[in-house]
Amino acid sequence: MAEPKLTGAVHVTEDVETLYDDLGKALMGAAQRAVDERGVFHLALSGGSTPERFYMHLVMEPPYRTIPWDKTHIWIVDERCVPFDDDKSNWKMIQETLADHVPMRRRNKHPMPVMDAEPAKAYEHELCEVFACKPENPRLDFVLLGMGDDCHTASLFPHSSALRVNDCMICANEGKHVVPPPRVTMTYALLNAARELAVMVTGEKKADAIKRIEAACEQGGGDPREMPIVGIDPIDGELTWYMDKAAAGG
Ligand SMILES: O=C(O)[C@H](O)[C@@H](O)[C@H](O)[C@H](O)COP(=O)(O)O
Repeated sequence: MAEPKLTGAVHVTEDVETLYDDLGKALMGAAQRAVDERGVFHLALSGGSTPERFYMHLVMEPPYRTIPWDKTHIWIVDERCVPFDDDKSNWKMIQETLADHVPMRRRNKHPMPVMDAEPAKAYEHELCEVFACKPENPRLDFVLLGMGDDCHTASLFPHSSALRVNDCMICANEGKHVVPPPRVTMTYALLNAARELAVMVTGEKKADAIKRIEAACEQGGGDPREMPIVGIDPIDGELTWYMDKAAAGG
């Protein structure tokens, strides 16, 4: 099977189960390295429908029991501005599928306080406190991203204002270019500072988007305003695309 040529490494599997296994191993390796080197693992997770079964896989399958959850912080890449008990809440899904089922410290779970008056500022403050912020951006150890069929990632939607924000780590995003409800999202600055980023894309429905990105990459890049995912370009980290054969175009 020919792998799509994209910026970053590309890992294509026959089926989603194999994809979960390979991604799970990558996450486990990153966790172990982070704990060995720095004593703590900072993991940022996305919502959406694609990762739900992957999160359950991490909880159910024996090999992942060795993930050092007691030394892991879970952050959230983006959130919809709804209460945590709303079915549209990304945190609700992450909690129900993963965070509530692994032996983590409560204080290491970091939902975005989206119902507060200034959620972006509050979350940035929380990041700074936990990372004992130095002047530069904190470096998340492993970020799991998804991608919409319009090539958005996190809550960075085509032509939306958040794409132009480069002076903070977290920002609000709403308006005509944002799929409602309004969102709060990690910015490119924070995402691109991460040590490892994994983009998980599955299903035939995403194959056209992958083709568009591949065509843009062949012509030297692509415009993040049109395809926000191409703005994911780690400064000093690694980017890997994890996709099943269907998303890769069969
Ligand atoms: O809140 C969200 O919706 C996400 O964090 C978003 O960036 C998601 O990863 C993509 O929209 C893909 O969503 P699906 O997995 O549902 O296709």
